[in-house]
Amino acid sequence: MAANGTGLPMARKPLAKIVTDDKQGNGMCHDDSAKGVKAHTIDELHFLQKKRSAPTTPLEGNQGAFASLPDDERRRQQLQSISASLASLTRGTGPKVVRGDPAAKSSQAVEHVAHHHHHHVEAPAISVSDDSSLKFTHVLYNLSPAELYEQAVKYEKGSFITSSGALATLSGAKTGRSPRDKRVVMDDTTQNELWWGRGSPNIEMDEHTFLVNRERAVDYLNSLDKVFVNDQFLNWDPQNRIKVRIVSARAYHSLFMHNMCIRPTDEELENFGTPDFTIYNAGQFPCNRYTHYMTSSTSIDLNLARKEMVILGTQYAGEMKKGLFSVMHYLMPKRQILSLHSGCNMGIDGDVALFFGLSGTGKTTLSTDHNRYLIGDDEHCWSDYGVSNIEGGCYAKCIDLSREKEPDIWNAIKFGTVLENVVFDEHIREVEYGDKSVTENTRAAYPIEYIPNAKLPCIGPHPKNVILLACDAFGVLPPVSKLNLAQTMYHFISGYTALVAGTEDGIKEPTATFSACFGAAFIMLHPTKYAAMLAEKMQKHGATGWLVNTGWSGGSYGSGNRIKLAYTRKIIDAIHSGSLLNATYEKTDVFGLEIPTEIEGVPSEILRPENTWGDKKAYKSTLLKLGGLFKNNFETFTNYKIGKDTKLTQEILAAGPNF
Ligand SMILES: Nc1ncnc2c1ncn2[C@@H]1O[C@H](COP(=O)(O)OP(=O)(O)OP(=O)(O)O)[C@@H](O)[C@H]1O
Ligand SMILES: O=C([O-])CC(=O)C(=O)O
Ligand SMILES: [Ca+2]
Ligand SMILES: [Mn+2]
Repeated sequence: MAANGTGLPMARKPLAKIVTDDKQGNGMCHDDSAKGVKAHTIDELHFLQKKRSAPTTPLEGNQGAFASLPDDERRRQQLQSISASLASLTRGTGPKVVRGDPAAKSSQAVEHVAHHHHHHVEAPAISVSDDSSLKFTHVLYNLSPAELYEQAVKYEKGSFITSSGALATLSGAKTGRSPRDKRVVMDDTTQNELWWGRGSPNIEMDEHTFLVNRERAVDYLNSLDKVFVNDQFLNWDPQNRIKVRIVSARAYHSLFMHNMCIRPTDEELENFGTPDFTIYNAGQFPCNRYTHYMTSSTSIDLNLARKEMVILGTQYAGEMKKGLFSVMHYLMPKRQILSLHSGCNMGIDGDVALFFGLSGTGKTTLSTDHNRYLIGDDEHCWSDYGVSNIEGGCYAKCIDLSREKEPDIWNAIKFGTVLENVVFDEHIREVEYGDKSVTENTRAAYPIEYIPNAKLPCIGPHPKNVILLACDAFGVLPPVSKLNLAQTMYHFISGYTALVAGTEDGIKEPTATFSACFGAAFIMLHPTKYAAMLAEKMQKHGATGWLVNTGWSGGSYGSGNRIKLAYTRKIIDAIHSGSLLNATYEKTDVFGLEIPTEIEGVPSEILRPENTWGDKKAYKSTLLKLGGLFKNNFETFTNYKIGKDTKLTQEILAAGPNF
C-alpha cells in the first residue's frame, strides 16, 4: 500500500486549487474548498470512487488450504488453482491467468502498484512455440451483482436493466434444458452404480470423448480475453456442504450462479481451497458433431470421477443448476441422505412440508407462501437431522406472473435478479409477463433472501407433510387426495404430470409425462433407491402424503379450466394446519384415492372431479385413459424390489389404479 492510505502513488502534488474570492471573512459561507481531491487525472479520480475491500476477519487460526497465508500468497495460490482448473490435459499446464477486467486498464495498473508486484501466475517454463502460453486470460473472480450487471450490459447483447432493477438477459437459441444431449461418463465404477438404459437420464459416453469435449471447452475459454469464475457452495447442511467452481464466459452465467448457489462469506472464500466439483461452461461454443456420441451441437457432459462437467452448445443457465443437482443425486445417497426435486417450507410452529412435482406444477409458487418460512423452492436434502436446501436462490417461472397472485415472487424481481427471456417495453423497460414471444419458459433467478420470510440458514426439521403436485391437464385427478404410504410411493415413482402439447394450432390433446421421483432427468441411481429412502424416512418420522392436482377441473384442457391458484392455496393451507387430516373422506373409483368432502374456502363441488364435468361419459373414459397410462408406465418397475421388505413392494404395486 502507498503511504497515503488511498492506494495511490504519492509522487505528484494534488491539482492546483482554483482561487476564488475569499469569503471567509464575511461569515456567510463556511470553507469547503480546503481539501482538494487527491487526484491528478480523471482516472485517478475514478479510482478514488471505488473503496478497496479488505478481508474483514483475521486469517490466523483458520483451517483450510489457504489458512494463515499472507494476502499476496493467498491470491497467488488462488490464481494458480484457477489456472490449474483451466489446464489443458495434453499440455499439462494451465494458462497464465491474471485477476481483473482486461478493459479496466487503469485499475489493473493500480493493482500492480498496490501490491508491489505482478500477481499473475507465471506458468512453469513452457516452450514459447506454444502460443497459448504467450497469452493471459483475465479472471473475473466472484464479481458482485453490480459488477456483473456492468459486464453484461457492456458486452452481452440482449442484456438490459428493467424498470424494477432486474437484469433482463437472453439465453440464446436454447430456452430450456436439453436432456437428450446430456451424457454421463461410464467407467468401471459408474457402470455398476448408476441407472443406465431405458428410462434413465444417464446416456453413456466414454472418458476419452469427455476429454475431447473438455479440451474443446477449455480451449474456447482460454481463447477469450476474460472468463468468469464463481467459487460457491451447495447444501446448507454444514456437514454435507459441497464446494463448486463455475468457469463461464458470460456475466449472465456468473450472476445466475451467484444467485442460485450459496454465496460464501469473504472469510469462507479466503479458505475455499480446491473445489469438489467444477463446471466448464462454454455454452456459446458448439460441440463437434463428428465427435463420437454427439447427436447435435449441444453436449452437457458429466464426469463423476473427474468431478467435472462440461457444457457446449447451450447457454441456458438451468443446465448448470440442474447439472449440479444430478451430482448431488449421486453424492448424497452415498451418505444415506435423500436428494429431492422439491420445494420446502415451514410453518411458525416448525411443521415442514415438501412439495414434489415436475416442472410447472407449482413447487416454487406454492412453497413461496407469505404465511410460512421458505426453506427452498426446488432442490433439497433429507438427512437424519432434517431437511436442508441445496441452493442459495430460487428459479421461478414468470409467464403470466401477477403482483396480486404471487406478490413475493413479484417483489423479488429487483436489482440483482436475473430475468431470462422476458419481453419488456423498449422505453420504460417494464416487463410484459404475458408475452411469450421469446419462450413460455421465462424465468427469474434471485437469491433466496429476496423472499422476505426466507428461513436462513435454509434448514428445517423432519417433514410432516409430503405433497405431490401434478398438473393434470386431463382434469380427472381430484384437487386433493390423502395418500397412504404405498400410494405415496406409487405416485412418487410414477412422477406424473400432463403438459399441453402446443397452443398455436388450436386445442391439442394433453400429453401425460411420467418422470420417476418427479425428476427422472436428474436422478443418477435407479428410482427405487430414492423411493425406498423416502418410504423409510416418511415412516420413521410419521409424514403424511398428499396428491394435489394444480391442473384442470371441469374437463380436460380446452373445455375445463385450470384450478384457481387461490383454491389450491386454501387446500395447501388445510394440509399445513392439520385440519385436512381429520376431514371426512370418500374413496374414488379407478385410482382409489381418498378425497375430502369439505375444505374451508374451497367450493365443495370441485373436490369430486366427476361433479365438475358436464359430460359424465367423457369424464369416465378420460379417467380410464389416464389410469391406463399410469399402468403402462409402471410396468417397468414391477420387477424391482423397493426397500428391504417385499411387503412394501407388493403394497406399492397394488396402490395404483385398479379397474
Ligand atoms: N392452481 C395452481 N397451482 C399452482 N400453480 C398454478 C396454479 N394455477 C396456475 N399456476 C401457475 O403455474 C405455474 C407453476 O410454476 P412453478 O414455477 O411453481 O413450477 P415449479 O414446480 O417450481 O417448476 P420448476 O421445477 O420448473 O421450477 C406458475 O406460473 C403459477 O402461476
Ligand atoms: O431446470 C430448469 O430448467 C428449471 C427447473 O427447475 C426444472 O425444469 O425442473
Ligand atoms: Ca421452480
Ligand atoms: Mn425444478
